[in-house]
Amino acid sequence: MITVDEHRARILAATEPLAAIGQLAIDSTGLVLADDVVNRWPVPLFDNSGMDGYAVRRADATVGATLRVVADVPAGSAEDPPIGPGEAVRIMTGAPVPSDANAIVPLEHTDLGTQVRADAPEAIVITERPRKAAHIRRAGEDTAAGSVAVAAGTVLGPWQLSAIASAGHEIIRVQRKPRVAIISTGSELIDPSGSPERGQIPESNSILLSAAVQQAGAQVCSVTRVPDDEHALNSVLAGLDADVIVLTGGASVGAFDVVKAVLDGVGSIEFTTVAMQPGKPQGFGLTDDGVPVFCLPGNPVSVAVSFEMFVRPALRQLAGHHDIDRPRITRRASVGWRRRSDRMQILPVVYDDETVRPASRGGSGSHLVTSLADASALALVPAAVDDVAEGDPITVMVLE
Ligand SMILES: Nc1nc2c(c(=O)[nH]1)N[C@H]1C(S)=C(S)[C@@H](COP(=O)(O)OP(=O)(O)OC[C@H]3O[C@@H](n4cnc5c(N)ncnc54)[C@H](O)[C@@H]3O)O[C@H]1N2
Ligand code: MOO
Repeated sequence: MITVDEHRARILAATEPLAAIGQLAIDSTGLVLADDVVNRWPVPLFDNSGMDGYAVRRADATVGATLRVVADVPAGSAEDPPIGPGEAVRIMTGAPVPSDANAIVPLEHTDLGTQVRADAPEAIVITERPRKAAHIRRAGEDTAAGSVAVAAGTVLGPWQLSAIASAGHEIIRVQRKPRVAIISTGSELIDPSGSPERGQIPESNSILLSAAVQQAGAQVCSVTRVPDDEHALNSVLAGLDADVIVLTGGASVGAFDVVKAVLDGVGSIEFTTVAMQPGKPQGFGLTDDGVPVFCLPGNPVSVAVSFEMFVRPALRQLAGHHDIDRPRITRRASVGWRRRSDRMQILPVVYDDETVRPASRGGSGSHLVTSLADASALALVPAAVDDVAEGDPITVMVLE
């Protein structure tokens, strides 16, 4: 039996980030930027007005002065009207400041106030003197041309995408989302809405995995259910085009454990037991084509736990994320619970600001699938620890 950390290290050593691709920035939310994005120009691009008002020569804009309005500069205008002594130019927010102006007087600081009018007035009276360079947003004040707007490795959210657009780019290079093929194996599995006959159960692992893969920032490229039949599994595997393959079921020592029978020894795929409860039987390795394959045990809670401990960090690494792990916090057990001391216990739990307790009344069962619905975290209880007593500090891996 190997430890959780040993199995994880083997997986992470085998999963390099995927090659970067060029694509539209607008389609890249949540992806990792592969190359620095450099500003094509200073931001702001040119000196522009921060207010609707009048561009003036400040020396003339004393309280009570009447200034003749000689031009109108809306946003988007390419005009640079001259401003002579005793003159002003009406200007809107974002419009280029005329070269002759050295301050903006907001509408509010004139006798006419903010009343909206289509045509510029003939003259205004200044009611408040502007400060030096008042309301002029200087070119390059935010950043200089050639500077890095967003650095490689950044996870792209709305703020980063807006900075990229302002820097003058629509197409960027990003780490692509891994495409994940999901295969559930088991002759007992039927559609969730079907009517189970004796021995049959609703198939839930592929639902769990599809949602978990998407939440991890990866993409589901196929979902297949296969009976415990080597020929059927082989033909599904032969038809896949995926970056990662995740199988559930048939990973243990049963007579019909088809995944192990088909994949053990293919490429670098090895089956092993990991010192964790649940999730003990695990298979992992690369196919001859270099595609990572995860063979997870079939029990639903084992699938949930195995995904969090092994598959999710690998998917995040393949997608170029530096931060591949869920946050961990410490909480006090609000009740005690039993555990087996030879494996790390990874238990679906409910937690609050101070305490943590098992999500299921039945304890640490890998078949207690309904308990997952209440859980929002996993408690990690090291192998060396005996039963958990009320008040014990517990490491909690938060899933939200
Ligand atoms: N003699 C031994 N038996 C078992 C051992 C062992 O060490 N010696 N290990 C046990 C442990 S621990 C686990 S975990 C399971 C793992 O077995 P498999 O990976 O072969 O999984 P299956 O037998 O195919 O299924 C287990 C369980 O989960 C249900 N299942 C499977 N797939 C789905 C699905 N897609 N949706 C919902 N439920 C699913 C399946 O019906 C079984 O009840 O082996 C133990 N046995
Ligand atoms: O490892 Mo199994 O997942 O304990 O039930």
